[in-house]
Amino acid sequence: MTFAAAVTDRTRRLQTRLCVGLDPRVSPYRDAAHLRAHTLDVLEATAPFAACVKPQLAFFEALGLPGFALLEEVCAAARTLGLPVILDGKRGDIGSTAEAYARGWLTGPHAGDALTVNPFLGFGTLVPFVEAARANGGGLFVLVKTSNPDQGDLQGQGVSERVAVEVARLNAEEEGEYASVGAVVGATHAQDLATFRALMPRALLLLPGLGTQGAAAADLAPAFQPGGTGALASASRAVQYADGLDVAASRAAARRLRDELNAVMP
Ligand SMILES: O=c1ccn([C@@H]2O[C@H](COP(=O)(O)O)[C@@H](O)[C@H]2O)c(=O)[nH]1
Repeated sequence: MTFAAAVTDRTRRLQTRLCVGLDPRVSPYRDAAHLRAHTLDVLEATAPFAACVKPQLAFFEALGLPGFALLEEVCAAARTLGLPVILDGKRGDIGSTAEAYARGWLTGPHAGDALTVNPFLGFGTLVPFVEAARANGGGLFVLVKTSNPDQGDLQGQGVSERVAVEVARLNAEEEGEYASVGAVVGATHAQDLATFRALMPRALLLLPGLGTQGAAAADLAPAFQPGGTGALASASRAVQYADGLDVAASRAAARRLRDELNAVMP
């Protein structure tokens, strides 16, 4: 089953559109073993309420080799729990380097089921990622409109809309309910969600910014298709560190966010 089909199937079966972000910071932990155990505990405790999990590569890379080992463990544990994995790496480069990124993150030893990619170098540089995703049943999330307040410096002036049109063009080359190329649209842009939903009807939308960045589940309904599929609302700190390192609080936060999203589904 492709990533898009698997995550949509899980959404329907478990009635959840929540993506749990894993961004393990160094500071709250006694040592690397503590960080590892807490990260895996949060994953397991929140899995019943999650449609997918999104490790942020920056936090794993920052740990060096133990970080890569932990990432492999996270991916393996997620697979055991039936959770599709989105690696948030925002990769993008000239074609030959993009090929290496695509090989590494979509097919290599640390591969996820999907990867976030950056289109800043031009649409042609997305091709190696698209080919790797299609060949392996993987998924991509192209940065269309990011959640941060200063995204408009470069993403304004219709740029996000142009990227969205390219995502839709790529999706038209594929069959299936949702295609392999999705889009990142910040949950913080509630007023724009309907526009991007309409521009990319067959793209899965990844909506980061739920919780700590100020986005509320109640405002996200326009990102979803009728029936409540087609988007994944993502929260990292608000789940992982809902109350310090209390794993029960992480579980409760994931359950609450799942329920808040379900309450507003079209
Ligand atoms: O537009 C974007 C794209 C990605 N992110 C990433 O999501 C999480 C958000 O963390 P929170 O703790 O839920 O704020 C983080 O890994 C970002 O790199 C994003 O925030 N916005």
